[in-house]
Amino acid sequence: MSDVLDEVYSVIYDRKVNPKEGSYVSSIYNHRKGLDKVLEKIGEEATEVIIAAKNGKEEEIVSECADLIFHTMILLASKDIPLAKIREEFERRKK
Ligand SMILES: N=c1c2ncn([C@@H]3O[C@H](COP(=O)(O)OP(=O)(O)OP(=O)(O)O)[C@@H](O)[C@H]3O)c2ncn1[C@@H]1O[C@H](COP(=O)(O)O)[C@@H](O)[C@H]1O
Repeated sequence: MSDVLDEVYSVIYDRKVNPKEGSYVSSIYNHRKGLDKVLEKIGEEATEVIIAAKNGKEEEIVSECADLIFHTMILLASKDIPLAKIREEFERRKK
């Protein structure tokens, strides 16, 4: 059964293989910095999660965590790693 994360991942992957005008995801994939652009975004978003956790309200923490997960999915798609691999990893870690 697919959920919203699968749906968003699927759009992200499509933006990688079929770049779209005006698309944020395509702009990351086609950035002159290459892979470094998404790595930079992940670093920024992780910092924003930390700041939100220290000072923010629940809504802000949720929003920053969503940004971090979104950019992590862009990284996974860039490496052709399906979201299912992450699910499998969590299954494997279950005690
Ligand atoms: N879930 C998201 C999503 N979350 C966050 N963002 C974008 O990620 C960026 C977050 O970066 P920042 O918070 O640093 O804000 P910013 O200053 O605008 O970013 P930069 O200019 O520094 O890159 C913002 O531009 C947000 O709009 C997202 N953009 C797209 N999606 C999903 O991805 C799909 C494809 O989007 P497009 O590629 O734009 O068609 C959409 O249908 C959505 O489902």
